[in-house]
Amino acid sequence: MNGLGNRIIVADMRSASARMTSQAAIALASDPITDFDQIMVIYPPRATGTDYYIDILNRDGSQAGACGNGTRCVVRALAGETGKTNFTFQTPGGIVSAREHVDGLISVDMGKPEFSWDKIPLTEEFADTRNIELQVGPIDAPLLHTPAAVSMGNPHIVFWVEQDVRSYELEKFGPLLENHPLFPERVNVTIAKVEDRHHLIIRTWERGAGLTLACGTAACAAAVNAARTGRAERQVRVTLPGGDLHIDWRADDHVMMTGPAEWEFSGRLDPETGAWERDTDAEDAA
Ligand SMILES: N[C@@H](CCC[C@H](N)C(=O)O)C(=O)O
Repeated sequence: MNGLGNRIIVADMRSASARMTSQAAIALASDPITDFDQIMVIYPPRATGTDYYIDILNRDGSQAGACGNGTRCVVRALAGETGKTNFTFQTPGGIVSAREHVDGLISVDMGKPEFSWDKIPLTEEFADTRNIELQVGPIDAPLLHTPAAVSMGNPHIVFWVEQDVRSYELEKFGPLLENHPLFPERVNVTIAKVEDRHHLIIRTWERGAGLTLACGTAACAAAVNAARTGRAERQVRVTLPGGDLHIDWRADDHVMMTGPAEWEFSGRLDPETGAWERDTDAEDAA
């Protein structure tokens, strides 16, 4: 499936005896047909009041606490199967609820942002995570500097820029920042331009996945940090390379993300080896 152009595998393992392994994920990611940004693995529920347990694996086999675009894809798949429109999932990062609207768009309650340095987490104490000491480029003329940091169930930093976000070589400095010692669990790296108080434009280098067409949690991270630094309102449109998301940081502190999700094709896989066979009636899934 895809959520605004990023590549998502939704793996239905509700009746499987095996579990999706990191090795299987890495094998799938190395096949050009099944190459992906994240795998969302659906398991039977583990907590009362939840529909399913959803595990989230990046293309490098690492686990993520949250994935906004992948969650919309899971909702699209399950809504098509069951006719239900409301879901509550347990994920590695916590409980997530989501709803499919009549127009086909899907809203996900991404929970509350966490701004304290030890929860993001950072390895150094920062009283104020709106401007952490970090920069890219020469000390006296940095290209990027003092990003805001937040956890949206996964760690993010957001650099504010004035120029077109496409003009920055994110593929060069993204991996260096992702693995910087300030981030014990690595980090997702976003550059964000404030177009106006209702519109942000972003590009993201994702932890464990690299450059992406869309990162939902990064859109939330940019939106909450734009609001808490006075750059934008709490309801914004966020333009990513793959399209637009709408983010609403509600008065109850929950961040709502709304956007599309689409089918690509379906097939069968061996979760232990990652061996893959595409359905011949592949378009049936849609
Ligand atoms: N694509 C996602 C975020 C996926 C997880 C991220 N790479 C991480 O490891 O934190 C999204 O849409 O939110």
